[in-house]
Amino acid sequence: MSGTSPGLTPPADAKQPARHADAPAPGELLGAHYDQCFGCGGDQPHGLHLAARAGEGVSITAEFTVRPEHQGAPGLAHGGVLATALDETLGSLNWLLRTIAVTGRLETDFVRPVPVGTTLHLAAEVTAVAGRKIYSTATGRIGAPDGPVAVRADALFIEVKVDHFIDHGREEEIRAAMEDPDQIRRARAFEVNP
Ligand SMILES: CCCCCCCCCCCCCC(=O)SCCNC(=O)CCNC(=O)[C@H](O)C(C)(C)COP(=O)(O)OP(=O)(O)OC[C@H]1O[C@@H](n2cnc3c(N)ncnc32)[C@H](O)[C@@H]1OP(=O)(O)O
Repeated sequence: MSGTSPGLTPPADAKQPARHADAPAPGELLGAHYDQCFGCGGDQPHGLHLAARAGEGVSITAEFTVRPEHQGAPGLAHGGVLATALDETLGSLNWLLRTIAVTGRLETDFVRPVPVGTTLHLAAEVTAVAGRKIYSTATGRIGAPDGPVAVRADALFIEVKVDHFIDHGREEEIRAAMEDPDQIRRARAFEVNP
């Protein structure tokens, strides 16, 4: 059972999500939005190295392979790591909307244990948008896109201004990201429309 909390139910006047005209084409890998991101960053040795790909409409698929450093119980993925994989996949959807947004609420069902070595196949879509509120849902399946469901989540992302990161982030990382000469990477670190 998921998506039952009132905070995750779109209001009656919510709209269908609109894919941005400049969104990556279906099938295109998004790449890391920030190289130090725990979810997707390639330079983050402790991270998940999750790889997300644009789907049709406002949808994403992603893969993440559970490594020994992701364990909670012996040989099994930690639930918080699985929630991170869901959060990262859901967060990637906002790039297709070209909206800067952060997770306000993430409600997760853990349906099956996920052993180390498993590749989790994630699929997520935005279901509705109401003002600054973006409603989305995701599943993670074991071993294949049509494998057994291991985790599910429903989420509410809240649109923010870029100032959110400037005001709250640590200065040294903000400055380093701002100075990245790659305009797209710099923009995506803060989820800004380049
Ligand atoms: C890789 C692909 C491409 C790029 C993708 C990169 C992916 C990046 C992935 C990154 C990693 C993954 C992502 C991450 O990990 S993002 C990091 C984790 N999240 C955060 O750090 C967010 C911390 N929270 C805040 O900063 C504030 O609370 C926010 C900004 C969220 C809202 O404070 P703000 O003062 O601005 O707004 P408001 O309080 O007036 O609320 C506005 C509306 O929202 C409703 N509301 C608010 N909260 C909740 C709630 N919990 N349940 C239900 N509803 C909630 C609220 O009732 C109101 O509704 P209404 O009265 O208007 O109807």
